Amino acid sequence: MSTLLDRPFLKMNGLGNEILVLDLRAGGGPVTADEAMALARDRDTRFDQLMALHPGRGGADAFMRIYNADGSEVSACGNGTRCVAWALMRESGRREALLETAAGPLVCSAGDAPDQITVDMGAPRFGWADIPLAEEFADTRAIELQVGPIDAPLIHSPSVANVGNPHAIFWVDDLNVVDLRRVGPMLENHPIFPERANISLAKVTSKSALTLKVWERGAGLTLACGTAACAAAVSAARTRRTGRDVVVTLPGGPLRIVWRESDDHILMTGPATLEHEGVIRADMLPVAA
Ligand SMILES: N[C@H](CCC[C@H](N)C(=O)O)C(=O)O
Repeated sequence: MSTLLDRPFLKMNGLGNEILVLDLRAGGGPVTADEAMALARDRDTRFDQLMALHPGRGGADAFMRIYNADGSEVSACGNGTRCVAWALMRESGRREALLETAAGPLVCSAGDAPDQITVDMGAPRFGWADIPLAEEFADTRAIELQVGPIDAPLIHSPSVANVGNPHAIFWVDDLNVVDLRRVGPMLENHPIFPERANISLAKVTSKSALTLKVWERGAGLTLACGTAACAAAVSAARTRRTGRDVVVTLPGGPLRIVWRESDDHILMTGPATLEHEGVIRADMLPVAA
């Protein structure tokens, strides 16, 4: 029998990025890949990412493990973190929350508007091995990625960043210059990304604004991706395309990203929306093998 049975969950979203918050602080877990994939498909619990909450350590409100819809476990999810922070603040009545993850601590605080949450996503990393990028490509100056016979202008020379997870940002003048549904999986699984990567098309619209379309590792096209917004914002600032305080507009809506000068931390601010609550039922879980 699954240890997830009867555990409470919140079905939420962050700008339409489907999030399932599963509370395992009273027990249960870890979530298996099969359980994650089954819950991702269920009508009541369907998600792009599952945020599993385990008992916190060292003053943290919870230790958080993150799973994509394909069952892969990952180390960061910006939209999901805002949703978890909203839930923890609703529970505690406090205006801040501290989460522990495999990628380190996440300090969360209530924003000015009721549903706005700010998360300190930490500092980005840009080194070849930090992303990570495969050694055999290390002699490539600009990473010119050819993804086979695409009929649109070749996508090349992406900006790459790790913001707790790997991202490749491709700068375009038109977000529809290529079909991301077709090219996204080719790039996600390109051998240059030994841990795969989240793939974004980014268009600079002013010195303080970007628009973004994202093919997410392990989840596909989503309405929003918080970590992609962070990766695009720091890459835009680093390449002098914008300043360090930008609004990143995704298909699901806007996020404000500030790349703080004093410590290089990325502050992401955006909404968290509760859709419904429930408990895990046996029919949502994979039939025991
Ligand atoms: N697909 C991402 C995880 C979720 C990122 C996204 N949902 C976000 O809001 O940051 C990855 O595999 O690294």
